[in-house]
Amino acid sequence: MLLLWFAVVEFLGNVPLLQKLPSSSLRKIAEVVVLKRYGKGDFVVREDQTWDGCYFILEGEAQVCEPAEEENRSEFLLKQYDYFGHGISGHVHSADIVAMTELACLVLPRDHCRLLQTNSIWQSDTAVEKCSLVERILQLDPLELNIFRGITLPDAPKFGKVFGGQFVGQALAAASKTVDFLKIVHSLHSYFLLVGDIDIPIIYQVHRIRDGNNFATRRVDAVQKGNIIFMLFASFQKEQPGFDHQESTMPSVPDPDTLLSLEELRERRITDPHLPRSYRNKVAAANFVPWPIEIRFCDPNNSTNQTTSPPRLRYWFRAKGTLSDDQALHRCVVAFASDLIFAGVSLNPHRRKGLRSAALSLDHAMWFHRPLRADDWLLFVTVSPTAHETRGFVTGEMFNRKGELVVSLTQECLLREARPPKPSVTSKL
Ligand SMILES: CCCCCC/C=C\CCCCCCCC(=O)SCCNC(=O)CCNC(=O)[C@H](O)C(C)(C)COP(=O)(O)OP(=O)(O)OC[C@H]1O[C@@H](n2cnc3c(N)ncnc32)[C@H](O)[C@@H]1OP(=O)(O)O
Repeated sequence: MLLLWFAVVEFLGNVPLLQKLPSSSLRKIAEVVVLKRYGKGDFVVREDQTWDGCYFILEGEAQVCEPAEEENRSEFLLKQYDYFGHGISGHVHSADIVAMTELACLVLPRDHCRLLQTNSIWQSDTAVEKCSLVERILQLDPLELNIFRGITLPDAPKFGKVFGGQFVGQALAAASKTVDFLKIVHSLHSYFLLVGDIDIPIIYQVHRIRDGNNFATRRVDAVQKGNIIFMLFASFQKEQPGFDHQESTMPSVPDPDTLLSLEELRERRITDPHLPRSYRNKVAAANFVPWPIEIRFCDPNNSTNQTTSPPRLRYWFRAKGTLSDDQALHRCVVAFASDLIFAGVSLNPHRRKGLRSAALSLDHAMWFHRPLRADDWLLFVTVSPTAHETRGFVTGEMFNRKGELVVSLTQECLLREARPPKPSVTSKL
């Protein structure tokens, strides 16, 4: 039977052991696995044989029969997507494995079993500590089938609570690891249900809603202390040739290399005599932790968080450092970055001296139209068409340097004027 490479990739994408691997390792595994077939009753491996590789059951069932003299001798069935053999763990088991039906296995030869080892979900060759900060933020520990753990790194952006973009990026990373690498996210919809605690891990539980020929759908629940604090739906699709048009045009803006970085802008603001002293002092006193995303605002802007400005903003952004070459990672990074300066645009016309306010992301949706690189400049053009009562609405378009529309986004956010803190109750005694 000729097994197409695409079918092998799809199959491997459903093997639980492999969901922790970077797509580059899975690509190599798909190239070197060998198909082996067995008739009913055939021995796949005898207890005294050494394993010649790692076996993945493609079709049929096999029985594991532990040696007769072993105490608590057990027999159990292995079925599609189960695996056994060399390279899975440090332990050596001796057991007969017998085909109970016609059986087909994909075998990863022993010489290639090192492909099963990895310390990062995004790449196998580089130690996690050497990766860029945003790639480390989007690093997850696979705990169980469909369950991942993410943490808030000390140097990650956080605003007294888990940053919304961290939820979107990490949840999308978890969903992506449960889909074969030929299917790439094309849309996501998410809700921020409760504020996240930066001091404890976040558990991401992925629900495999549907796997079709071309599309796959996932739901991810982010959990802390037993509560679902964030939910994401994501849809993935295989690349398919089709129609192409673009009505949106990239606005004419200065080249990012001619614009000030956030760090330079901050320095300018601290020393700019045209800005109110109170604002300059506030900027200087604020604890400035550099973000893992570089930002360059396109338009000269002297407005502050104490003055009104139009509900629109245009800026270039890119990940700091070089990212692993995995399109799934690049989309997670863009998802992460997209929540940094988005909701706040709907507050711009309402800012005034003395206003203490906050914009809190309520939901976030994205459509990825074309392949992109998050470590090259992308232009984010944002506008807030409306705000009413306590909710602001923002939309955005992202273009690459060639002017191609790569992502469209929408978000609704909670805009609240901060209430003065309640007076503390003091004892009258
Ligand atoms: C040089 C220039 C550089 C500029 C660079 C830009 C600089 C900074 C950019 C920073 C960008 C940061 C962007 C960050 C975006 C985010 O990450 S937001 C985080 C993600 N979103 C969330 O975490 C939201 C999670 N969801 C919720 O918390 C809840 O769902 C909800 C609060 C939205 C709704 O829950 P509900 O229970 O219905 O809430 P309420 O009862 O309405 O309110 C909750 C508590 O708030 C109190 N409250 C109500 N009104 C006010 C008010 N006006 N002021 C203060 N507090 C208020 C309310 O009493 C409740 O308190 P208690 O729970 O009763 O104590």
